[in-house]
Amino acid sequence: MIEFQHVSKQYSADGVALRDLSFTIAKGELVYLAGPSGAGKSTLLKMIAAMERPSSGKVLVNGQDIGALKRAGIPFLRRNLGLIFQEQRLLNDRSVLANVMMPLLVTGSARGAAEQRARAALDKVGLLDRADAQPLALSGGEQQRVSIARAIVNRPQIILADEPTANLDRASASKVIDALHAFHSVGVTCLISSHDEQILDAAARVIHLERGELMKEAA
Ligand SMILES: Nc1ncnc2c1ncn2[C@@H]1O[C@H](COP(=O)(O)OP(=O)(O)OP(=O)(O)O)[C@@H](O)[C@H]1O
Repeated sequence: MIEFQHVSKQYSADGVALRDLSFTIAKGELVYLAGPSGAGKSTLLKMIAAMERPSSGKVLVNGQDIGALKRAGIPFLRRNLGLIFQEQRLLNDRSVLANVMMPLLVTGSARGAAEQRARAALDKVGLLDRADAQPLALSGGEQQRVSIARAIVNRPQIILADEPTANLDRASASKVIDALHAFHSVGVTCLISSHDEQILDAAARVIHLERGELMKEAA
């Protein structure tokens, strides 16, 4: 469960990114985050991953106060999170398979087991046949699906995706969204930011931000 309790974030004297946000996302829920550029969507997602801390208020993940987390606790939090952020690009000098194996190898998995899990993750996003390719040989949408495979290979409880369909054509965007929805359907909580009206129109729940404020949710 993700809970924001009166969360504000101020980057500088005149740089308020989030204002007094309160909402709850239940375990297993799929929620979209909408709002114009600069509305605070990335900031909100980063707070759940302890990449930014609230200036005031609390962010709770499974009851744990993320803003109060000590540095040593952050890797444990992140192990439960699948992050699909612009900052975390694929490594272009390694194969698709090596990129997806990486989170497992850094947490101490044996190479054989990591490869098996990485192949299974690539299969889930429909890219097993591209395992040996270099990321740059793939389309933008395929690269984004590799990022999803890498994000879920550790079997996180929560996926956070920041504009995963930005710069993709309609067909590629649909495949990316389908891949995310497949993880939701097996119980993973998903929070996905998007500008895409077509995706948002089809969403069961949308949290809408405007200049850092929560707009009333549509029923
Ligand atoms: N590290 C930072 N330092 C200072 N100001 C920041 C920082 N990150 C974001 N901001 C400011 O906070 C506000 C919200 O930014 P944020 O990136 O969260 O919005 P966003 O809705 O994700 O926008 P976009 O869709 O363009 O990514 C903006 O005014 C932005 O300039």
